[in-house]
Formats: sequence, C-alpha cells, structure tokens
Amino acid sequence: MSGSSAALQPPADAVKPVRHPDAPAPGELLGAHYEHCFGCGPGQPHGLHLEARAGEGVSLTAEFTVQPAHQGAPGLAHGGVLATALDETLGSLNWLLRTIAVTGRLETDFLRPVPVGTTLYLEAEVTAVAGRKIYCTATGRLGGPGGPLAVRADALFVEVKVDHFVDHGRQEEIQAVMNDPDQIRRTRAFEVNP
Ligand SMILES: CCCCCCCCCCCCCCCC(=O)SCCNC(=O)CCNC(=O)[C@H](O)C(C)(C)COP(=O)(O)OP(=O)(O)OC[C@H]1O[C@@H](n2cnc3c(N)ncnc32)[C@H](O)[C@@H]1OP(=O)(O)O
Repeated sequence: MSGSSAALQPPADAVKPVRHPDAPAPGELLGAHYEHCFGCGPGQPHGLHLEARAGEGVSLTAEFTVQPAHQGAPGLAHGGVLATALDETLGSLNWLLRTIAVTGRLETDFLRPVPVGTTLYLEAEVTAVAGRKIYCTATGRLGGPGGPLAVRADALFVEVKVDHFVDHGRQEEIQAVMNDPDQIRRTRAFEVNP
C-alpha cells in the first residue's frame, strides 16, 4: 500500500524546487551535518553512518548498511531505524537547497523486511516548495540501486532558522557546536540568508 495523505499534497501555489547554484556537484559526497547525528554522524558508534551523494536537480542518493545494533526482530532491521534512514536521506536534500529545515511529517511504507548486513540504496528528491514548506519523497532498495523496493516515504520539511536549534537544543551540545569552527562552517553551508 502507498500514497501520501492530504497533509502531504502540495498546495496549488507550490513551485518546483530550485537547486542552489552553490549546491555540491552531482556525484559529490555531502558529508555529515553534525558529528553526533544518529543518521549521518561519524561520532555516533551505533548510528546509521548514512552517506549521501548529490544527484541531478534537487535529488540525491544514499547508502546505509544495516548493522546488528539496528535489529528489531532477530536478524532484521527495526522499522524505526529504516524510517530514520529515510528521514536522514530526505533531510540531506536541504544541502542542495541550502536551506535549514526539519521534518514536520514523515509517512513511511515498509514493503519488504530488510536483513542485517543488507545495504539499503536510497534515492530522494524534492518535489515541490511552498513558502517554508518543502515536499519530498524517497525510496530504499535492497542490494543495489535497481534492487527490490523495501521502503518508501513522503515527507514535509519546514524551513527554520538556526535559532530553532539554539532555542530548543540542550545547552551542553549547543555550546560545543558553537565552539567548533568546522560545525559552524557546515551549518553556514545550509543557509542562504544566515
Ligand atoms: C548552532 C546549531 C547548529 C545546528 C545545525 C543543524 C543543521 C541542520 C540540521 C538538520 C537536521 C536534520 C535531521 C533529519 C531530520 C530531522 O530528524 S529533524 C527532527 C525532527 N523534527 C522536529 O523536531 C520538528 C519539530 N517540530 C517543530 O519544531 C515545528 O512543529 C515546525 C516543524 C518547525 C513547524 O513549526 P512552525 O515553525 O511554528 O511553523 P508552523 O506555522 O506550525 O508550520 C508552517 C507550515 O507547515 C505546516 N506544517 C507544520 N507541521 C506540519 C505537519 N506535521 N503536517 C503538515 N503540515 C505541517 C503548517 O500547516 C504550516 O503551513 P501553512 O500555514 O504555512 O500553509
């Protein structure tokens, strides 16, 4: 079963997404947006370590290999972890728009079980933009980019300012990020109007 709910249908005044002129070139690895992100951070031992690569237009591909720490049922990926992989992949699209945005809504279809050791090949694209609202879609396939479809998702991301994180994040981590010039550079790469 698939098909997104009315909340994920772009309004009549939505426009096509525009790839930012300074977006990473097609084929370029996007890198982690935060060292300790559960989805993409290299400093998160049990994280997904998802790696995303820019595609054409406002699209990208990503890969994630399911580890024993990601199990739900014996030998199978937990559904919440797969939803995280989709969420992270969709969130990475914002590198190409150079916009900071957070997930407002994520609708997921789980079509096939995903065994531990499998590499999930993900593809995502932004389909429409309406003001601060970014509509996007993603798929995850087993074993290769042309493999069987295992998971898919439609989502709405909402553009926010850096203040979103500063105001709501725990002080300890926010301060550490503020003191890290590398992280500040990565955050700036998301923003058109910092
Ligand atoms: C120093 C620090 C450096 C940090 C450097 C970070 C770098 C970049 C990190 C990125 C990280 C990504 C990681 C992966 C993606 C996540 O996992 S993000 C984490 C999960 N998501 C969240 O925590 C978001 C929690 N929710 C919220 O904060 C707020 O609800 C939101 C989403 C910001 C919206 O609140 P708001 O700004 O007050 O906006 P609001 O007026 O309510 O909504 C705006 C529009 O969106 C619509 N909308 C909002 N929510 C929904 C919904 N659920 N369904 C349908 N429509 C909705 C509204 O109806 C409205 O539509 P219009 O009226 O404009 O037509």
